[in-house]
Amino acid sequence: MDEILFVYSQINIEIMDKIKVVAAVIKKDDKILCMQRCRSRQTYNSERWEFPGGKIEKHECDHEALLREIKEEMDWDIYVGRRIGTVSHDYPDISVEIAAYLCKPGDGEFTMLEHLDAKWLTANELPTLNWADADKKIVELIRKL
Ligand SMILES: Nc1nc2c([nH]c(=O)n2[C@H]2C[C@H](O)[C@@H](COP(=O)(O)OP(=O)(O)OP(=O)(O)O)O2)c(=O)[nH]1
Repeated sequence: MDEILFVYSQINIEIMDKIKVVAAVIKKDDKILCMQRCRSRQTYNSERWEFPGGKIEKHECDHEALLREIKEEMDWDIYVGRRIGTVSHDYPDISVEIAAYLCKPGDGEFTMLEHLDAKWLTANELPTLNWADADKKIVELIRKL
């Protein structure tokens, strides 16, 4: 029975649509902006740390999606630079593919409209936070830059 359930869960993961997400690694001097997600029903990501961003909408390119998400979540304008890399992760109910971009802050300050907390940390300090599982892979990419 356990074997049948295991095979079924593997098939389930393979047929799950990959949700395409963009994330902004916003760097000011040597510090990177880290944001804490709110408490949520997705317990595995509840109050975990992430890079701001979100799902890419139909007919949007990564760049447009990033600018829109940061405006919506933080009422902030950023400059989007080069892509650091793309990571994939299978959560229990969804599968995500996250493209992470190196970004610079625009003028002014951000407002925390959808997050619990924010911290500016150096690349070496990043592993001290409780990151969303997918983001642990992004943190590794950043530490290799
Ligand atoms: N924005 C963002 N989402 C992430 C990261 N890491 C990670 O696993 N995710 C997951 C959480 C969500 O299941 C999914 C999409 O993120 P989201 O909930 O921020 O996207 P969104 O603002 O478009 O979502 P919605 O609430 O409008 O539906 O990606 C990350 O670093 N940034």
